[in-house]
Amino acid sequence: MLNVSDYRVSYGQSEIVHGLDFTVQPNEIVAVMGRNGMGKSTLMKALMGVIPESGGAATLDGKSIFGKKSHDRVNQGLAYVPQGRMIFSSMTVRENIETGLTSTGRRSVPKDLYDMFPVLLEMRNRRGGNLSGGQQQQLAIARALASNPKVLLLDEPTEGIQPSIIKEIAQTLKEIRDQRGLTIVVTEQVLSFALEVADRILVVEKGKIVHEEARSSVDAEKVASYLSV
Ligand SMILES: Nc1ncnc2c1ncn2[C@@H]1O[C@H](COP(=O)(O)OP(=O)(O)OP(=O)(O)O)[C@@H](O)[C@H]1O
Repeated sequence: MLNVSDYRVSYGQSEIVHGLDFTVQPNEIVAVMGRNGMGKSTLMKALMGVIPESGGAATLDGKSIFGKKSHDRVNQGLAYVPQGRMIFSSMTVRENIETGLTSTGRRSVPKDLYDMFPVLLEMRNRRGGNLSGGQQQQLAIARALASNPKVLLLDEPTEGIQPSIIKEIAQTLKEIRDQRGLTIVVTEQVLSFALEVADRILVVEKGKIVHEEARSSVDAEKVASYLSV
């Protein structure tokens, strides 16, 4: 579904992602884990075309996305929930979701999105900035889903979210995967969340994959040892 090989990303002279290789299967949820500054956000931004890639290859459904602009990647089926969610705080919930519709030609929010997130229907006329962190995360996911993606990229969705809501986010992502046949790549530092949501865990350290394990056979202590400072 999503394949990257010898994938490299640099800021100027400084290479941050050093030749990653991985494949994400259709309907799979993969968690990319790693401590602060290990290159997770850089990987996600590059996959989405927000920052340029410097080498290697990336394909979605067998077609190259490498070097393409973000909107072309959206048209090919990628969607992105950035770190910090980046909700437009002065726009209403409905307007925020509508910004995700551009690639589809639709103008109004599809009912199934509100069915999936009833709280957003209830709050559709409130400003995005007035929502709680958990509600904003739902809004950011709904906005990303508005483009009908095949692959959803989420960058640290639990950041700044209350522990009691973290489990709900995991549940929501699994439901979305099951209902929409989505493929999900999520970067994360919270191991309990990754264990809850992911089928497979990759650990990134200094821009390289240093560990990879299926959820079913995961050695949680080993993964935790990579995440401890
Ligand atoms: N715009 C930038 N210009 C130069 N270096 C950057 C830039 N953004 C990030 N970096 C550097 O790239 C490295 C990886 O950062 P990145 O944000 O991808 O890490 P991360 O694993 O996502 O961490 P976090 O969990 O803090 O988001 C860090 O050393 C960081 O300082």
